Amino acid sequence: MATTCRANAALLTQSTMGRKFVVGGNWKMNGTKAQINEILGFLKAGPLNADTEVVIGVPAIYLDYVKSNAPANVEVAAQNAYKAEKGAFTGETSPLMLKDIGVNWVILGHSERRQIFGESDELIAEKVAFALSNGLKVIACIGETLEERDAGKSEEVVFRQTQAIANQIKDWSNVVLAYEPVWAIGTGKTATPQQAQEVHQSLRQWISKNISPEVANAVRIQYGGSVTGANAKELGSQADIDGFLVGGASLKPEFVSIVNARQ
Ligand SMILES: O=C(CO)COP(=O)(O)O
Repeated sequence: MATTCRANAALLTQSTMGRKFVVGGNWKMNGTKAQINEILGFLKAGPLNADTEVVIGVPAIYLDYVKSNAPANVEVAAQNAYKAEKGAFTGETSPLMLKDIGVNWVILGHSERRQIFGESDELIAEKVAFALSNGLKVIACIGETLEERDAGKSEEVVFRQTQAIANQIKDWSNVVLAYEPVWAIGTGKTATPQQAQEVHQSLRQWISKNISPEVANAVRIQYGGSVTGANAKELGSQADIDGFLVGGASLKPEFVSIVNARQ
């Protein structure tokens, strides 16, 4: 028994070890220059754990400003990008434009894009593929609604959303998955560490079986939904949680302690 436990622990350490912790701050449609300067102030002051990758998701209009003013240890992400280089797509942003101003990351498929703006699994998968093919790194969001969870369909939904992406891409090395149960977003209802770990683990098993064991072992899966300075440490200690995607708390100084949750 003791040997098995030790062996399991060793396996866990081995499997999590290669995956760098990655914490995203999704500002959503928040921020004025004054507020952004405050956020950049606490990010500069940190200190931010050098072993954690930090990416902030900024409203399109402020991307250039934040890119020019963010500290070097903080990466900048757009919150959306379209699946075309350029053209008659009023209001959209192209991955090439993001690259042009030095932005290397994009968040795609957030549940607010899915629910409020009606983005389908297929459109999101196409956007992921197009962003990757233009050299962007992608945080691809997945997650079930409360209705779906209550119907026992959490895994089915998450697998379906991931399958749609798998249908469009081969190389997962520049993809981070963000598991964000919709019922936990902005509600103060965090998934318990066990609930989150359960989905992350079965998603990793699904990836192993349906994509490849190598991708399953390497791909980072963030948890998102009411992550705070108070709950980040316990969530971050779960074997299959490789970081967070943080909404509300990413606008506040407590974001620093979330970044440092794995220290
Ligand atoms: O949607 C989220 C991050 O993308 C989570 O938002 P909250 O952290 O505000 O719940």
